Amino acid sequence: MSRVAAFDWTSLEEELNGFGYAVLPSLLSESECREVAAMYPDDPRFRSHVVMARHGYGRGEYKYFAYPLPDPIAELRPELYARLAPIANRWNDRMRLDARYPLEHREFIGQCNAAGQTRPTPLLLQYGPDDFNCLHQDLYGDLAFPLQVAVLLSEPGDEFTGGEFVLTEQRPRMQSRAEVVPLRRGDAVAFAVHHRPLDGSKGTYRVNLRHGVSRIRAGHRYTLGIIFHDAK
Ligand SMILES: O=C(O)CCC(=O)C(=O)O
Ligand SMILES: [Fe+2]
Repeated sequence: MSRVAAFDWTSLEEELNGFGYAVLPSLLSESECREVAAMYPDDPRFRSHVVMARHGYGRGEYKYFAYPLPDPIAELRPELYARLAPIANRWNDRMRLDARYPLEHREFIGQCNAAGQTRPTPLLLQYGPDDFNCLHQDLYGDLAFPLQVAVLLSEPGDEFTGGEFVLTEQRPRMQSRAEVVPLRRGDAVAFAVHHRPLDGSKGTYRVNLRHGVSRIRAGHRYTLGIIFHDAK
């Protein structure tokens, strides 16, 4: 059984339905976290480099991987997708959104390519002291898979302090509410990219989510981001 299949996806779906996110503890081992973070300086692995302050995205930097993706990202992206696609389809049904997602990632990437979205979106983020990531949504074109995954690659309290993963959600005509997601090194968080369904007294409505990272107080923090749609 793959490491992704070993999780209890019934309870992960319940958490996603309840809160818009779910934690997959120890998705990566300590040595895998070190190996992936150590890829950061190796430019031939990446297609582009973004300095966040230059775009008003926060402070810190990230790089998008080039194809072919290295392991364990190449392995995890389709395996996670296969588990998340049925959940995404149930969400869209509840939110009365038309899009439905094929159960195989290869097929979904074919749809992205046909829509002109051909550039890989998995990314590696690097933060140092005083860096942060402003609340945002990772939308890169008309086609957007509704869930994404981020894996914390550094150990909180040891390699860095501060730098918490934050999610906010806004119900129609209401003020935003924030959640801080406690993560250890190797833990992954699956979360809504844009919307999630929430049952209210007048039926199901769409809640708007954003994610970001609070200020790093000390040390260095690396994250692996796994986004399932490709970019224009
Ligand atoms: O560094 C983080 O935890 C957030 C990364 C992020 O924005 C992403 O993976 O899309
Ligand atoms: Fe993001």
